[in-house]
Amino acid sequence: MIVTIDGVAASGKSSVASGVARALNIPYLSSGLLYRAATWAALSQRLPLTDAAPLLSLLNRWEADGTPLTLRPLPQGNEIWVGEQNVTDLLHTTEVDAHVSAAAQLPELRAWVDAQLHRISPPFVAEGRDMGTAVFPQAQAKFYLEASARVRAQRRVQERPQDLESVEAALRLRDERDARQSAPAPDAVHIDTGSGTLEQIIAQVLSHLPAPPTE
Ligand SMILES: Nc1ncnc2c1ncn2[C@@H]1O[C@H](COP(=O)(O)OP(=O)(O)OP(=O)(O)O)[C@@H](O)[C@H]1O
Ligand SMILES: Nc1ccn([C@@H]2O[C@H](COP(=O)(O)O)[C@@H](O)[C@H]2O)c(=O)n1
Repeated sequence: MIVTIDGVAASGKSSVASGVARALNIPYLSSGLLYRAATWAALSQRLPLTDAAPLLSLLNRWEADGTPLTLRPLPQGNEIWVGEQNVTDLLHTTEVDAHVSAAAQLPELRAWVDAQLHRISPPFVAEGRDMGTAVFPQAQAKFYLEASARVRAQRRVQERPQDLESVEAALRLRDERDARQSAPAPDAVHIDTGSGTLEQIIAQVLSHLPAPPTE
């Protein structure tokens, strides 16, 4: 089974995907983490984000050298490793937030991310922007998470102490820049995550899934 959870920035995709995946005892895949990792790689090597060629050549070189950039879909939280180095903690920074949408517009990078995800065998819950549309259109269940920019900013400032107004403005800007790949799948169930606790939203998603077969 493939379940997709797409939605706007900080709408709760990772938290909900992780909770649903744990309830189903299957992994979840964070596609955003792969875009963040590629962006971090470009920034750390001072590569342009307007041209995919140098970035793709870096990613291919790391793979050829035996230090590939890989997504580890662990149930407690996805991790990104470059060879034997865990770089996950470097990916949720204001700098990566500010540049990731530019990198995500590069079609060659989108194809690279999609290829990493397609290497993984179902079952899983996949979260991002285009999981239910471009990447796994065959998914058995699709969800689209929404919440007002204010609610999302209030939640984010509890994770990273920052000014509420500037966090809200940055979220709105990222939504705008990501709009091209973020259209909901026509068959997705829309859920406003501002209207319940995390546990209630996870239960709401689970209630739409087919019951597991009984013996
Ligand atoms: N229904 C909810 N009630 C309360 N807090 C929530 C709810 N859903 C998510 N949160 C909190 O909101 C914050 C953002 O959630 P999360 O990181 O899962 O969103 P995201 O969509 O994956 O973000 P991003 O797009 O930046 O990767 C987290 O602190 C999470 O615990
Ligand atoms: N399917 C996806 C997932 C993500 N992106 C881009 O990555 C950024 C970070 O994603 P988060 O889920 O961690 O917010 C996001 O702002 C998009 O630019 C994407 O394009 N497609």
